[in-house]
Amino acid sequence: MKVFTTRVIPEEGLALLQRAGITVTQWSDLTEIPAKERIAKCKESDAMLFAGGQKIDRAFMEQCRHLKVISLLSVGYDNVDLKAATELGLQITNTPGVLSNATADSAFLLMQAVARKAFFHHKRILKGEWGFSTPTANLGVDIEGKTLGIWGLGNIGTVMAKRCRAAFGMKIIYNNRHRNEAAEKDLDATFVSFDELLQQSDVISVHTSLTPDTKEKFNAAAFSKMKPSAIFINAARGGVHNEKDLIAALQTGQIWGAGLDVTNPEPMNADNPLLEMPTVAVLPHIGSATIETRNAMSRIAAANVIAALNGKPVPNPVNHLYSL
Ligand SMILES: NC(=O)C1=CN([C@@H]2O[C@H](COP(=O)(O)OP(=O)(O)OC[C@H]3O[C@@H](n4cnc5c(N)ncnc54)[C@H](O)[C@@H]3O)[C@@H](O)[C@H]2O)C=CC1
Ligand SMILES: O=C(O)C(=O)CO
Repeated sequence: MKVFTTRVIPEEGLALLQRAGITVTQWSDLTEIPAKERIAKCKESDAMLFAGGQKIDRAFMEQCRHLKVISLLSVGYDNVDLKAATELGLQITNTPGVLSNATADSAFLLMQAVARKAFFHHKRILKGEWGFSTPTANLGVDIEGKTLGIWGLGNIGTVMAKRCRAAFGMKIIYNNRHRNEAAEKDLDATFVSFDELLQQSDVISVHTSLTPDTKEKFNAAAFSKMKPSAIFINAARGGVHNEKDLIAALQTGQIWGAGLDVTNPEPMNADNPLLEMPTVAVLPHIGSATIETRNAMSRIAAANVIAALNGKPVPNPVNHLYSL
């Protein structure tokens, strides 16, 4: 049995695969595997393990129908045409749950970095511009007691809400596809409409998946309904906000600041105006990038491969989610 991984995966997942008697071939180059090569590798393999957001479209899957599973080393599956996969009988799996803490922590970090203009001050120091501090210089804003609006109160959104409530006593409001009664009880969270979320939040943190419904939902119309003091955080997918509209909203003072772990496109160009704004903090999509979390993700991705290659039900199928 052979599996091909599109990136070098963490040791723990690799060891699980090897102990299960599976031959593992990895793409060790730091550039993305070219499409032609990817098809060639697929043809030699029984399963593939995908890391990174490379598109997995119908044309590719039509040539790889023999695969027992395409195991994603991610919770997000917006890069996969799930409808085509299901029609072609290809099983797709992901790695939910284990990355919720790390990813919420990156949103939490960004919220504070924006509130205190931390990345901006760091850049000033690097340029030798420490400057002369006065009582009215270098001011950020407090987070304590403010209202956090979570868009997408699933696994990661719930951890972000917990962190913010415990650390800063924030009031939690949320909008989600379905009401989350456990969170309403545990976090005293209030379900609101999308427009109410925009109007009432001091900080909005996006944790939805990227779907046709959520694509560019944060656009000029949405930003215009937010408070001029609001902070926008996106640690989900860059496609959920419209970048030009976000830049305009910040430049015209429609909102106060933004923290992004995800951008559209990725990587962000180094000359992007967002990178020069004092109340903006950008990270290069490192939400789940801790040693412990990436090892845990690799164990789950490996377990999905091992189950599929042994003809057992996979622990984390996502095919059934394509209609959502
Ligand atoms: N920055 C990073 O490194 C990472 C980003 N992510 C992103 O975060 C997303 C969320 O991950 P999880 O919390 O594990 O997923 P989840 O499935 O537990 O939560 C997603 C939530 O979004 C809600 N949602 C979906 N469409 C909606 C809509 N139109 N309106 C309102 N709510 C909607 C769902 O009901 C669900 O509660 C992933 O899909 C992925 O794209 C995930 C991990 C790491
Ligand atoms: O899991 C995901 O969806 C990511 O974006 C990276 O961990």
